[in-house]
Amino acid sequence: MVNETVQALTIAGTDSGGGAGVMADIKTMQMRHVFSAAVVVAVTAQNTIGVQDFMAMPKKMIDEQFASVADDLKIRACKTGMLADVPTVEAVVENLKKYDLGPLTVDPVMIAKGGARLLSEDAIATVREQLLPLADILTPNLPEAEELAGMTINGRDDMIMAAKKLQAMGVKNVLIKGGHQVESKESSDFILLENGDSFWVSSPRVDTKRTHGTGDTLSSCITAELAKAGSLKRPFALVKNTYQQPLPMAFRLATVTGRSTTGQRLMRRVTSNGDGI
Ligand SMILES: Nc1ncnc2c1ncn2[C@@H]1O[C@H](COP(=O)(O)OP(=O)(O)OP(=O)(O)O)[C@@H](O)[C@H]1O
Ligand SMILES: Cc1ncc(COP(=O)(O)O)c(N)n1
Repeated sequence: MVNETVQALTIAGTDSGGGAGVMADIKTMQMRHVFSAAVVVAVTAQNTIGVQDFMAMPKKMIDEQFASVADDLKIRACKTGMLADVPTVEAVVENLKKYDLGPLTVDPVMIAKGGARLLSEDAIATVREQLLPLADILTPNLPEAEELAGMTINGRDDMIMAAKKLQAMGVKNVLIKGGHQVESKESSDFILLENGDSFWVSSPRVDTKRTHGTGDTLSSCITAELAKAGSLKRPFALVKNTYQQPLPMAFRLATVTGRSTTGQRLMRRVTSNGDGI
């Protein structure tokens, strides 16, 4: 089923619970019929409840994984996820500059939904200064957008302003995710394109706390579509259309697990929609 001629790469941390990180990325890309390679930059011990521990990979191991992938595969698009700390961000930036891995989606993972810090505080500046200028698309959630743009976000006008600030830092396209606006009846994401066009994509908020891995799923879906299409036109059209569905794309593809009825319902939905959109 997987079209092995289209290959994409995730550069991220693992999730032993299987719901987020590299695991979510590989499953999502496979659902989008794209072969997924992975450079693991950190290993976490986690489950749907939280992150119990993590360890960043040594630079040598990161470099070797990049070299192995670049020497053999034809990567058409790549994404970054959890990047742990300053040496890891710097190692990833160095390798992204060294190899041609296609357009880059940066999902600036900082704090897991369970509260664990997955990017050290001092690495935020490194991401802002060194990684953002390499990004074709940046997909922060609201707290990440606030950190990177250096402002508080309260409502839609602030989301628009933050996206413009982030674009001014060198990112071409920005998608700010609204999943954390829990008081709102809708989950609304804002997309600002390179040419200045912008649009909102909204969907009814699903009443669940089990949203582990939704952001990874969204960014790896965009990366997979970028690998196939070579431009952001199709991924964004897909995002726009699928948000009209009763459940947003992230949920339809998410590896949402859990014991709650909602989680099981979402999981069944994912399974029945396994072939994607
Ligand atoms: N409760 C919800 N109902 C509907 N859509 C949601 C909900 N929570 C998140 N989403 C959607 O899922 C996607 C991911 O958004 P979110 O803000 O949760 O990202 P995130 O915090 O980076 O995710 P994670 O860190 O868990 O991977 C967005 O498209 C968002 O609109
Ligand atoms: C390895 C890894 N990458 C990303 C996340 C963010 O996902 P969430 O905010 O849903 O915990 C995570 N928990 N673990």
